[in-house]
Amino acid sequence: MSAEIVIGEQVALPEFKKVGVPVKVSAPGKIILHGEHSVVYGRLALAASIGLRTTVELSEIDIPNLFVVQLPSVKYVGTFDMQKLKHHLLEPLLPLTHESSMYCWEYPDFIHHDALTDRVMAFLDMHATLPPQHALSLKAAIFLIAGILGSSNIDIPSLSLHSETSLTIGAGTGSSASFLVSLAAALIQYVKTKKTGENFSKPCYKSSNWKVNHDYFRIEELSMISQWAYSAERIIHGNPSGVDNSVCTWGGLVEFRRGLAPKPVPLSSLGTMKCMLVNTRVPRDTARMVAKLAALYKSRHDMVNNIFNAMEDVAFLALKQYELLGKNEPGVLEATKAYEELAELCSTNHHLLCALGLSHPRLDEALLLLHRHGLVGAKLTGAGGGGHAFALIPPSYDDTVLAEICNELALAGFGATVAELGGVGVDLEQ
Ligand SMILES: Nc1ncnc2c1ncn2[C@@H]1O[C@H](COP(=O)(O)OP(=O)(O)OP(=O)(O)O)[C@@H](O)[C@H]1O
Ligand SMILES: C[C@@](O)(CCO)CC(=O)[O-]
Repeated sequence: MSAEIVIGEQVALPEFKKVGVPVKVSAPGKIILHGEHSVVYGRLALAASIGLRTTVELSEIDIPNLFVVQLPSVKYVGTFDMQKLKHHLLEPLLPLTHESSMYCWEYPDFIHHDALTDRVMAFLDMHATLPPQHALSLKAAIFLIAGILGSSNIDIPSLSLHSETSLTIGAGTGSSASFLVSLAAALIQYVKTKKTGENFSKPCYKSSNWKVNHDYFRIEELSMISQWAYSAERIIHGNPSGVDNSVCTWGGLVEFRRGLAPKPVPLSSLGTMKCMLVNTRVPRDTARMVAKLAALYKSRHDMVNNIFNAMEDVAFLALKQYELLGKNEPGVLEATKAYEELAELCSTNHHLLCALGLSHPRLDEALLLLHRHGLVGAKLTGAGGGGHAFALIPPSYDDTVLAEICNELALAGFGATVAELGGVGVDLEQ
């Protein structure tokens, strides 16, 4: 039924040609400035998009009855039988928590998440046994395909899905959210470009006939994209707070509290904010780190809760400094003071995360190296246990010293990138 072809084996894809104009979408990765983990428990988080992106291209292809999936970032290439995909996932009524007449694809929350995930897994189980990372990526991707295309009334021809990223996978910079946001956006854009009448929905669902614009995503669409990506993130992360999919969708600097709409924070009026991103190259798994902390939260509830409260204070104090940098067109002295304050808050935040057992010797080593060069405000970012650390780079910081730090980090076996903060969120590519 399907051929799973892992790159490196001598098995080629059937030769296919793209038909028509592909849909191409990209979304940024993110760093959590403050509030990782505590945000899962309802505390404030601040996060920003970074200038490293994931692209998804969805094209119609000329070979009948085929769905080609190419995810080179996770070394997966495979094909599926489109008729079977339709029969098992796109044509049946979606499992819903509400009457079908109340559902349309604007309400991904109305989908019975576990039931659709089970259906997707049963479909994938019919195929070759997949290694865990491929299974995770495909489960989440096919969940979105089943949900979004399965809600719509368009005819689906043979398709190719291709995605690549400049982010490191599984390292705290939001690779999964960036992938799923771009995919949800590409699927939504595809349905928009294919719709024939006024209504997008299958006849059994509530009609969905909002105004279509093909050139950009409207605010309502961005909300939908973020919600769909959140549903798929649940497959990868278990209990995500929603901060990653929000930042990857909206871009910029975002103030986030679980269950509430993300609030944009104006970025510094002093020019692009930059950070030094350090990759420890120590792999870790966000779902496992979140589960580890959940166990500690249960066994040492008051202690962990107090640390979360301290993290919320840190995030709140940092927000004041970002607001000052963003709104007041501060003078040089005021801005220098704000950066010093932010550096101190990053360092405090890192030590609070250390107290929860979320650091790693390599993260601490990277922080020491940055400290020696005057980048004193650094912290781990994301789930911890490895992955990335970052340090904000003050505007006055010397570029030649930055280059020296990058060299020194590389010599010590770290990855080093100077990343811009706060670029655009999910967007159509020309
Ligand atoms: N670009 C991608 N293409 C396909 N699958 C991806 C991609 N990025 C991430 N994934 C899937 O997500 C999993 C990584 O999830 P994980 O949450 O640990 O990493 P992350 O998103 O980089 O980290 P964080 O959520 O802490 O920022 C991978 O094992 C893979 O299955
Ligand atoms: C660790 C965590 O706070 C950040 C993952 O990028 C988990 C989440 O917010 O879902």
